[in-house]
Amino acid sequence: MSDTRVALVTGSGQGIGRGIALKLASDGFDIAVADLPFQEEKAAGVVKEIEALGRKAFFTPVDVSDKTQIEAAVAATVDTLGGFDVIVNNAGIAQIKPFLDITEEDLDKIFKINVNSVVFGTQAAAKSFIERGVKGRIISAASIASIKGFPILGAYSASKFAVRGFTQVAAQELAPKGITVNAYAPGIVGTGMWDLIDKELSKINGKPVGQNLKENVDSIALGRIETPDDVAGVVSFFASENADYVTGQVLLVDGGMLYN
Ligand SMILES: NC(=O)C1=CN([C@@H]2O[C@H](COP(=O)(O)OP(=O)(O)OC[C@H]3O[C@@H](n4cnc5c(N)ncnc54)[C@H](O)[C@@H]3O)[C@@H](O)[C@H]2O)C=CC1
Ligand SMILES: CC(=O)C(C)=O
Repeated sequence: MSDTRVALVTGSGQGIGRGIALKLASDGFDIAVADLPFQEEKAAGVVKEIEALGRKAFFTPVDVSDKTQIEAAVAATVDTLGGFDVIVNNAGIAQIKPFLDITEEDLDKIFKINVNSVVFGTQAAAKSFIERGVKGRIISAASIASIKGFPILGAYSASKFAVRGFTQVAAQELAPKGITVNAYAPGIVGTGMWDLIDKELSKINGKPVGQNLKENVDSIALGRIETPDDVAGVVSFFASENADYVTGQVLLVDGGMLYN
């Protein structure tokens, strides 16, 4: 890794991405906070929190489903922060629908945001690492739904299975360059994404709002909902020297829901 350690975290205006950005900043990284343009105000808040930790940060607006925009975000990171060592392909969306109702538009949208983004982010980061001789780290958002398919999350589960498969491939192709590729697989994290899943499940199964979330949290062995900090600890590990010999892995961080 270069002397200046720099990470680009997508979807870091809120939720898990924000938690990862703050954790990596506390580990000593300068951070490119990447998110959709409409998240500018929230992202500016994250930038301030990072600066308060004594690190540099800036907001780079990006739609991760667009290859050109990801490449531009990587270039802006190198230009603005003077290096680039880690990409966290975190941004993603959920869709809550019985699979019989999934449309072509649904599939195109979720695969562009959850899968194309990981492929393009990995390509852009790897090209930059190779060009600059950096043994960088590529870390992507999978899910418990990348290991087991979840009913009513059909398109989402398929997209996260794709992230897991691609992580294994990219790890093998990039290993000769000393670049590692891994993914984190959270369970039930208390963010805007689960607010949406709970609300939409209620409409489908008639349970009161909050009930679907409660039932899922009740199934967690460690007995509490997951926080962005829980996820950030695993990303911090993947980005650290402690993970020098780890590649192609999808690490469950779910409090005890699935077991491998
Ligand atoms: N919340 C949960 O329980 C779990 C979440 N995950 C994954 O973790 C990642 C983060 O999820 P959360 O923080 O919970 O979601 P969230 O909905 O709270 O935040 C997602 C962030 O990604 C950004 N984003 C969405 N589409 C984008 C695009 N096209 N370009 C750039 N940014 C975009 C949003 O603006 C937002 O800031 C996702 O990939 C999700 O699938 C995985 C397992 C569980
Ligand atoms: C399973 C999963 O990824 C969520 C968002 O719950």
